[in-house]
Amino acid sequence: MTTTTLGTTTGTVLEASGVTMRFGGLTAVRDVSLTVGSGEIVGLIGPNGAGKTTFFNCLTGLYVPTEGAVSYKGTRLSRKPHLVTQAGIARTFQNIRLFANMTVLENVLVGRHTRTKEGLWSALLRGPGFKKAETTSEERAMELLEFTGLAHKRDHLARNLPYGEQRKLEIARALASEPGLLLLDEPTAGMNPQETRATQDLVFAIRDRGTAVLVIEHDMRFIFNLCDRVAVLVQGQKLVEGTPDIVQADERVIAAYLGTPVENGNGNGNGDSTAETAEEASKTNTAETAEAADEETGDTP
Ligand SMILES: Nc1ncnc2c1ncn2[C@@H]1O[C@H](COP(=O)(O)OP(=O)(O)OP(=O)(O)O)[C@@H](O)[C@H]1O
Repeated sequence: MTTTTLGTTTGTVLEASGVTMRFGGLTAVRDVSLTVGSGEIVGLIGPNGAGKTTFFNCLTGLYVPTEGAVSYKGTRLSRKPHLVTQAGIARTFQNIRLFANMTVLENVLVGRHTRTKEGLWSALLRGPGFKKAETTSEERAMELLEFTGLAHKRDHLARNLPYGEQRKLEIARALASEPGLLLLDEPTAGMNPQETRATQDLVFAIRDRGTAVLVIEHDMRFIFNLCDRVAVLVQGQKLVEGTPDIVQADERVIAAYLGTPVENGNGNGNGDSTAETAEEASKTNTAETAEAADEETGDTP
């Protein structure tokens, strides 16, 4: 494993410095620096195409950044995804990527392969070595299924789970590698308000177990309720970073991302704002977003 020791930063789990990713003439991510501390939940938001997933891919070795460096707990990361997972970073994807014809339990067991002597292929082929390791791993996998509320579905095929449970299973599988940092790419996409609320509780519980979280999400209520810090990417660059209060009140963020489209007023943070001014956007967005969300969840302000 190719690693370079950087200065150890106490409490810092992830440190990305000056990450730039170019695809030919397109700069998808430009000079983005971000840290995630131990025990933190950090949000990454921004309009469609802002570079959020590309940035995740640079952190996890799927892309080799054109410039910049990424370190995990003070050690520069390898550029190979499985070594990044082994180092302690796990992720879920925007589009669910489960082993559809394997059971719920088997999916989680496969997620443990970086923590067992058996390799991925042995896990997939269920050879004798894997069966032995499985005995130990199964206990841990079942504990994760209990934790995510899927224990009763252990023998169901992944493809037969309802959508919200498939998302939970992805998280359980990611946790099986015992990460110190979990990257979640739009974990509530397609969820109803109850499922979104449950996901929020699950992420808090993951943090409480000692895993820091970096999460991409378009659901602003979810992000601002959940995160200790939020970074905003616009056109590949970090526009603002701060507490949810600071980010929500920032006029540049409102104008570039949070502003509510005048014509439908849904304030969904899709970056298609046509609000005339940041001030107008601020008024409409704050009021209407909170109202709409409360209607959905039945909350009282
Ligand atoms: N492999 C690639 N080759 C070329 N261009 C790419 C590649 N991956 C991403 N891009 C481009 O980089 C830009 C950023 O895309 P990215 O998917 O990172 O944005 P995003 O903020 O995650 O968007 P969304 O919220 O819609 O998921 C887009 O213009 C996209 O087309």
